[in-house]
Amino acid sequence: MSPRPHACLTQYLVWRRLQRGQLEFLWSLAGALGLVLGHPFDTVKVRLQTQTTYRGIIDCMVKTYRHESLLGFFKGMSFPIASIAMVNSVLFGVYSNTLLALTATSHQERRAQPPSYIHVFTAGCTGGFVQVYCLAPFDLIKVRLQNQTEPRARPPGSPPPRYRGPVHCAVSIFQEEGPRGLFRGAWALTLRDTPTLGIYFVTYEWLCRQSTRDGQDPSPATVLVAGGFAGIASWAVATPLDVIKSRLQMAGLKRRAYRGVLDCMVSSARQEGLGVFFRGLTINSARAFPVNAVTFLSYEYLLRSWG
Ligand SMILES: C[N+](C)(C)CCCC[C@H](N)C(=O)O
Repeated sequence: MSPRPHACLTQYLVWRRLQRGQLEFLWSLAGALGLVLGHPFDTVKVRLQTQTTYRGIIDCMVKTYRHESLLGFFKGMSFPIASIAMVNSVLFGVYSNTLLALTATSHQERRAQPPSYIHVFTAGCTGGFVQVYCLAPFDLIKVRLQNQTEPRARPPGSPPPRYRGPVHCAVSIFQEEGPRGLFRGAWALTLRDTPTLGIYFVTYEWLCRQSTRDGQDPSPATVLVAGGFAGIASWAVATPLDVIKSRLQMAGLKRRAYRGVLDCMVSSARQEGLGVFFRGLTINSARAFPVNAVTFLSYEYLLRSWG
């Protein structure tokens, strides 16, 4: 006996959902993998920006490897991995919904009626502004752990690192500085991310439109390349405030605290010259391309599969 038609339909729908679920799962896995592979670059960047003991990228890599082995490059990685899905869904969700409010078109309709770059920029800035408040505590803990240069296997008698892990770090900051302590550097992060996420989405849209025929979806290769360059372009503009943000996040640990964003800018530039604002740019660009290529590919695929 053949199954009733509606049973077939149900089975088919369940099957389709499963397939979609697998796709979504695969893409989040790809995003997480990108983040894992990019993390060593991020650690070198953070160290170059906040510590003055390194002569450059190679010197930092060699010293990190010698003192801490390969594991040293992966310090502080667990919270970013655990939070990336949430942070990105806030960013892309607010972006997409702001565009919807501004242009009254859904993601699908936007191919036929592309939004203006002003609208894309405004939606990007809005997404950037909102995601900062999810990102700030996770980013602070990441930076604090990345800067712990103590090796895993310590020689007996040497002092233990200040934080034993991400949870211990979060709890210690909370106890020592209160809930506001977890948002140290958040203002610099807001200044860094609000305009640069506008630039991020504008670059992505512009590059996609350059190589896609009107009304069509961009090809996966286009999405990857446009996403990668959007990452590099936005990080290039974000680097000066990224340096300041990381320094302010670390300042809570040192005797010498800055009075604010401006004070940190002025004293960093006075002591180390204007070059300080571009610390970590090269290594960060190498990380930004693959990480953001995968991010945009998953964004496009998830939106298409959700319809
Ligand atoms: C706007 N700004 C340049 C700061 C970040 C843009 C890319 C964000 C991405 N999650 C990444 O980690 O690369």
